[in-house]
Amino acid sequence: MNAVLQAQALGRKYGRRWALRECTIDIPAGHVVGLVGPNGAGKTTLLKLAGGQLHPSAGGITVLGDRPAATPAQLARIGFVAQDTPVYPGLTVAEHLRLGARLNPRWDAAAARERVARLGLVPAHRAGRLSGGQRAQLALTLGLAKRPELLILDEPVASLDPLARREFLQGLMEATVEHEFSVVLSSHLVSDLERVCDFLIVLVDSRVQVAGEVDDLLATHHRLTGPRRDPDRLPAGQHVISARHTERQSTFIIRTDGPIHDPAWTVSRLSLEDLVLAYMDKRTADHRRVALEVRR
Ligand SMILES: Nc1ncnc2c1ncn2[C@@H]1O[C@H](COP(=O)(O)OP(=O)(O)OP(=O)(O)O)[C@@H](O)[C@H]1O
Repeated sequence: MNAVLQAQALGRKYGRRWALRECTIDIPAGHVVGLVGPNGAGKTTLLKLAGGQLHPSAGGITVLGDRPAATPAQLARIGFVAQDTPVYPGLTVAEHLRLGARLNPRWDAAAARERVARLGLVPAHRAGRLSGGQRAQLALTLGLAKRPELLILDEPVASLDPLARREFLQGLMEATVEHEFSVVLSSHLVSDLERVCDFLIVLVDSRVQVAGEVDDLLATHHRLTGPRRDPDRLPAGQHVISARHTERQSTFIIRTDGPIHDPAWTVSRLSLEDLVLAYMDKRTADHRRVALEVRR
């Protein structure tokens, strides 16, 4: 299957500070990709590089087989809904739909009208008078009606209430099944992503910590609980992502492709949230280790 997004040692600096570095990923078509990480991790930077709003400071990126925003034809294949729900405050809902129709060759006018009606948005209302959540829904409607091959959504559900959030994600899932497009969406909330994503990228401190299909990630990551043990004594193929110890007990989250034979361990499956938190924890632990080494 073709890649929707490929990045090779991709990096972006603001001034002297790297917002994203050494990012190498390969996302096959047909996935709903969740990009998760804490504030300032570099999620928006990666999405803007994919959308062509930013240029790389290092490495390269292709989207749908071409440089982002290389041609008008390529722009038409990508929908991008930015974090600050870009709508025109002075234009009405209906005017937004007319503008969408004029600017996008594959515009699905019927779907846009139907979605606006279902959401209870009044066509004659100006976008500036809508609530934050309604503006987000309007921006999302424009993104969906463009009928892109790849829809990029930066924090799409952040301003929605829990019910609207669930409905939006449900609607997004249905649209991907019906129209077979790929989605990359960012969020802080793993619980949202857990519902809809089948591919996950964890970004912390401007670096990709892990990326892959959710099923593969969940099949290769395990929690081991047992008598206290030094992580260096685990077999070579078991990579420790995070470790917690009490006086007598150790709990490790490990990544391994092989079976776990050691009878000392109780092995349990992880939820996606456990997995994400383990990688965030790993990063914090790495920082602590570096700080200690520097101080020595
Ligand atoms: N225009 C800019 N000028 C300077 N620094 C920037 C700019 N945009 C982002 N940064 C910095 O780059 C880093 C990554 O920011 P980015 O917005 O990509 O993170 P994020 O993961 O999307 O965060 P959030 O979840 O808070 O939206 C941060 O340290 C941020 O301060």
